[in-house]
Amino acid sequence: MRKIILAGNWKMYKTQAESVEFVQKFKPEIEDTAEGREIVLCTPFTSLTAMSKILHGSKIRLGAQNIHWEDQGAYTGEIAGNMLTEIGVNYVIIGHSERRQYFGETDETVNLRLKAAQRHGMIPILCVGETKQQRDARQTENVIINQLQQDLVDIDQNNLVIAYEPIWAIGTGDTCESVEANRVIGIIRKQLTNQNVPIQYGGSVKPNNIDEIMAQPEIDGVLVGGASLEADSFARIVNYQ
Ligand SMILES: O=C[C@H](O)COP(=O)(O)O
Repeated sequence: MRKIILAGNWKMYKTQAESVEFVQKFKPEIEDTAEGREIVLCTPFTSLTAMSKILHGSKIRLGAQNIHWEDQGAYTGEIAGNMLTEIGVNYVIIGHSERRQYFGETDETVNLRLKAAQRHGMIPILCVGETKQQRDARQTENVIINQLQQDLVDIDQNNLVIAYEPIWAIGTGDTCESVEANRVIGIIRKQLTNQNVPIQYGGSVKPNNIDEIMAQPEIDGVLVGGASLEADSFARIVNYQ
């Protein structure tokens, strides 16, 4: 049976105080969330320590947004696996399109970061997805298969989450039709040796489209940006019908 994972990616939003304030409001709103739904908050590095403390004993898991592939070294501005695990980080987002687009992330470095996350006992959330131009040129399938083939070399599929995030749907309000997201996620699943890898959809997920998205049989959860920043909005998402 596949796990349902509902993750918020806060990107470069929220100070430590704002992160704690969110949790204080959010916790009571998820008291009655259905069993079997894993809720994850992927916060900025600066919030992780405070979040770990305030989330202790709750059903919310903690995620980071990057990890370096080396365990230590002269890599200014990077973060190592043991720095995250010492705080109690469980998940780490890797290969998000914003990192591929703005920070030179390649499939090779994505693969190295995935290995580092698993080596340190964290569950990586691997993001894949096509641009609008690639979709219009009917290259979606090829682009995704190509990313997976390179990103997943020697990766343990027993400790992995994949997020299908069509780049054109991120932060645009232009959600991928849920049936289409389901189709692409089905294609992703065919590339995997482990059919139980949870595969999320990400891209303009909101309280008003979550029910339809989660009704799709291939979709095992969501990776939410903008709509995870407000406690009420993210609570509505994790409490989908
Ligand atoms: O990681 C999350 C995605 O980039 C989706 O962001 P969004 O929900 O703001 O479109």
